[in-house]
Amino acid sequence: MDPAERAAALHRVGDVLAARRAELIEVAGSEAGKTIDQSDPEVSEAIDFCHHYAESSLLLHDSEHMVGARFAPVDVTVVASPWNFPLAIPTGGVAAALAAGSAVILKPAPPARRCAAELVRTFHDAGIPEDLVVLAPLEDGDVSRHLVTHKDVDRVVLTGSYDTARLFRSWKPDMHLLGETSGKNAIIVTPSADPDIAVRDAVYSAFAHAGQKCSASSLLVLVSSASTSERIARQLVDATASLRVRLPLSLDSQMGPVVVPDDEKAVRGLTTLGSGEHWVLKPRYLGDGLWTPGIRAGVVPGSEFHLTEYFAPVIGIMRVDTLQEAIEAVNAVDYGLTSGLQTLDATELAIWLEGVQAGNLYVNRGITGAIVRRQPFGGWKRSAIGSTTKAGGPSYLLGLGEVEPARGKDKGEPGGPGDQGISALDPRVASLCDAVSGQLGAADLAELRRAMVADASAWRAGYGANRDVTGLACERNILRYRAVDVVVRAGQGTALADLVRVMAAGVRAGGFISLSVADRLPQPLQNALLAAGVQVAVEDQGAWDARLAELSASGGLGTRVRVIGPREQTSAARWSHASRVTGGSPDIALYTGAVTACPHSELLPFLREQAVAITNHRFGTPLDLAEGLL
Ligand SMILES: NC(=O)c1ccc[n+]([C@@H]2O[C@H](COP(=O)([O-])OP(=O)(O)OC[C@H]3O[C@@H](n4cnc5c(N)ncnc54)[C@H](O)[C@@H]3O)[C@@H](O)[C@H]2O)c1
Ligand SMILES: N[C@@H](CCC=O)C(=O)O
Repeated sequence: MDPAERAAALHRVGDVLAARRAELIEVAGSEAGKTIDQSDPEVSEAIDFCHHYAESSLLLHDSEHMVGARFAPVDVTVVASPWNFPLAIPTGGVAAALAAGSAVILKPAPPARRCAAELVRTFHDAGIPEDLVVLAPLEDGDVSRHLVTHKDVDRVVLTGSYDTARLFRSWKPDMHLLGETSGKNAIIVTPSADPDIAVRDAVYSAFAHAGQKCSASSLLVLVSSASTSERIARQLVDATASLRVRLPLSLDSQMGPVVVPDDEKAVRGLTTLGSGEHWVLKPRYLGDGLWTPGIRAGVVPGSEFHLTEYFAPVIGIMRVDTLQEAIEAVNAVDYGLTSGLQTLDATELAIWLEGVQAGNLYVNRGITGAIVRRQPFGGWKRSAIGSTTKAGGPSYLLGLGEVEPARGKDKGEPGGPGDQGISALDPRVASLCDAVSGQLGAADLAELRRAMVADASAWRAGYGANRDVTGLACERNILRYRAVDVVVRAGQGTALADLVRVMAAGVRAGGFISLSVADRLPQPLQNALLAAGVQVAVEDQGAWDARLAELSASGGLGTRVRVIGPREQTSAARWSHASRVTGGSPDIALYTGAVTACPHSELLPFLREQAVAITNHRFGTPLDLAEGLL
């Protein structure tokens, strides 16, 4: 299929899913315990994924978007999907891989196999050839292991727990794994919050789908007088205790079953208190996997409940004195998926927006239910594995193939498009180019300038701006990019132009960069890098490998490493060497792709995506709490 046919076929899949909404809701309810209010939006999300990735796929083949690069698809992608979103997540993974030009094997979680079979049938009925999407309804055992580690599988898209990601990488350290993983998410309520709204949002975020969402809130952090408010306490208990807990067959059910009833962690969360904790509402087992929702109070920083994802209908209350303490408690968790704030105070909002570490932020609303494109979804730290970008966002497809240089003969010529805008470059970036301009050939110099101009334009249009692509009046939905610290390694024989191109992207992004080079740098470049705040070390391969191994052992979560080398060396060779050195640590994201002028593939290693959704009204009256902040 060519790109246009593929996009059209994916749009058709979206349409067929829409026509089958009722059947899909039935299967998700009967097989995977989803109540109708939960599976209905899931079908919508699945449909949205198809249309969104169909459109995104066209950009991969647009030379203005991919400046100086071409997107090379891989042959085979395995999508290992979870049971808790048995419709949207497998559809999203399969649609994305197809959009990126790969064939797909869908390996669903065993409790959601029938849902997956319905989805695969839908892809085929919409005209996707049967050998492009194949169902592998396997148990989690040797055959699954054989599949995900198979040498002919180029990418594994795992949506599941962090432990599963670590297990997969322990089997195959150089697995190209794009992991969307666990969360332990909190809502902070300050004394400036509206108590009614705070309670409504906390209860829905904690107990919808019986707490079995990676986005669910299982911690409520009450600040200062919010922690002694009788009104908040009473409403929280009332709203939780009155939830209707029934199997999805009952159409009025608000909370369905715990889908894996013998899950040891879930049962512990529902039954076992930590030191100093007590039940405000003790969960009761009703049979058929149904548990009444639980509230425990007295959760203290550093305790098991504070730090563990239980995936069950239970929320813990933590009391703190200040917003700063609350943010520290939220950030102390290894994960960073969703996070919520309830406040009507703009100063508090500013402090929280600056300090909280999570991929999806929500203000004065629930913290679940991200909508494709409006709230691209994905976390920080141990909530995301590999060089993955947000699902349903503008850049997700890039990780599902390789980005290679496309140096055409009409490209990179002096006086060509690369010279436009060169005078308007960030001075730190321009100084890098000036430092080496005398040492580069004409083609390399022109390509470097083209890259820098493309970065600047992409920065203005997206990466450096707070984008709200849906533009709703009632809700601000901003996708912003936060600079992240990165270690860059330029192996022996790296072309000077390539090194400067990568550093230009990094300097533009603005985070701290530690650069390891095998070959000593020309002094003017060294000076320009130091002036831009880059730390430079000259290290032979052995010293670099030792540093990389230490980085992976030191437990920094979500550490980013960009590795480049001579042009004749493949990305695969760099990937396989670096993954061996790190032992496949899921806590390190390696970027080993070829160096190109493309701003998207070069800027993204230096940036973390963050989606911020803020309720922008109060009872229908516009209220822009984030005015001047975002
Ligand atoms: N970040 C996200 O977008 C997101 C979305 C949904 C769920 N999750 C996370 O997923 C977890 C719950 O879902 P789950 O229980 O299905 O996750 P899981 O990690 O147990 O399973 C995920 C996938 O990996 C497969 N798998 C697990 N163990 C395997 C093994 N030994 N061999 C082969 N395959 C194996 C499963 O069959 C499934 O396809 C939670 O931690 C939740 O936070 C994350
Ligand atoms: N994307 C979903 C969560 C998926 C994880 O379980 C949400 O935003 O609630």
